[in-house]
Amino acid sequence: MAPILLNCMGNDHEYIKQQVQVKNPYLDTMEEDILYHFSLSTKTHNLPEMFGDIKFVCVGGSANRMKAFAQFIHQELKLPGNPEEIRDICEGTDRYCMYKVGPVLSISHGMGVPSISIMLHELIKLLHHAQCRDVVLFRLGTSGGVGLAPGTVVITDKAVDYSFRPQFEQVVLGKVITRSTELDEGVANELLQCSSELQNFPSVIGNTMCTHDFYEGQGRLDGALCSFSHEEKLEYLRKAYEAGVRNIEMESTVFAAMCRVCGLKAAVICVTLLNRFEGDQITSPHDVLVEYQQRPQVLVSHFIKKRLGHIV
Ligand SMILES: O=P(O)(O)O[C@H]1O[C@H](CO)[C@@H](O)[C@H]1O
Ligand SMILES: O=c1cc[nH]c(=O)[nH]1
Repeated sequence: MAPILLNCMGNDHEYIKQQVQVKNPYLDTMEEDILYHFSLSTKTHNLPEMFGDIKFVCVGGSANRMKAFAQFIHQELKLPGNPEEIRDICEGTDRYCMYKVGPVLSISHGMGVPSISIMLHELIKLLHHAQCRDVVLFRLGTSGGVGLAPGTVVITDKAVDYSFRPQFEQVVLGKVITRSTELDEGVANELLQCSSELQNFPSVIGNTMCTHDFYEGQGRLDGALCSFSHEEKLEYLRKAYEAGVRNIEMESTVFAAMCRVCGLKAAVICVTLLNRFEGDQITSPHDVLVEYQQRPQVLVSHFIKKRLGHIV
């Protein structure tokens, strides 16, 4: 049966269950597909054998965090072997790191939309070439909180842009294409349920604003450039809060949009490192920040263990 193509807003729900869809007719005509930034290729690697059993893909900005997550999930799933010895599948490149732990893939994506978007093109092609089915993607990140105490885990309802619109704009051949950033409601609710089963686990569902910059783009007063007042900053954050925004980060809209167009269920889970109404600098001690960053990992590990029947 011919694949059902989604339109560019990706709102054809019929399709979502099964295989990972690439939306590029040219791929089928290529003799070899080199996933350059992963240092993998359809000719030199048996992708179905290496990755065909993947069910959960977890991505996050930092290479060290995603290695730590791979080691953590290895222990949580009680898999054989030494978690200290897991190998970076992308060791042939230093762009991204990638670890496979049973049915879980853990990958770093760097900072910002361009970096994660390159990674996602190659990841989605990888899952497609490997004939993966029923895969769920999670972004495990850090963020600035909007009216929330530091350490709160935000499960994203809608990923929104700088004007609080649930959309991502991509420039293609000099024209702007707009894609929906709607995430999977069922997965978000399942994550919220998981969070209620964990002890002392502050979490909320809310909108996540994605910006193209950490400083001016997020209304910080402490960058090298600043052209607005303290009052103007607070006014923008107040408007964001009224629009349902509870945290700010830098990848969620393109992550949501690309997953949606390709029929992948996806969720964004980011811990807040500070409350942006109270400041801009991240002042918590290193050990506190490390513990905060583990919170999305703990939540997603609980979700995965439940899905795999390790917890009833
Ligand atoms: O913690 P990660 O996943 O890197 O995400 C957040 O942290 C970075 C900024 O410090 C941005 O990439 C932002 O989205
Ligand atoms: O304030 C913050 C903290 C982490 N990541 C962001 O993008 N912003």
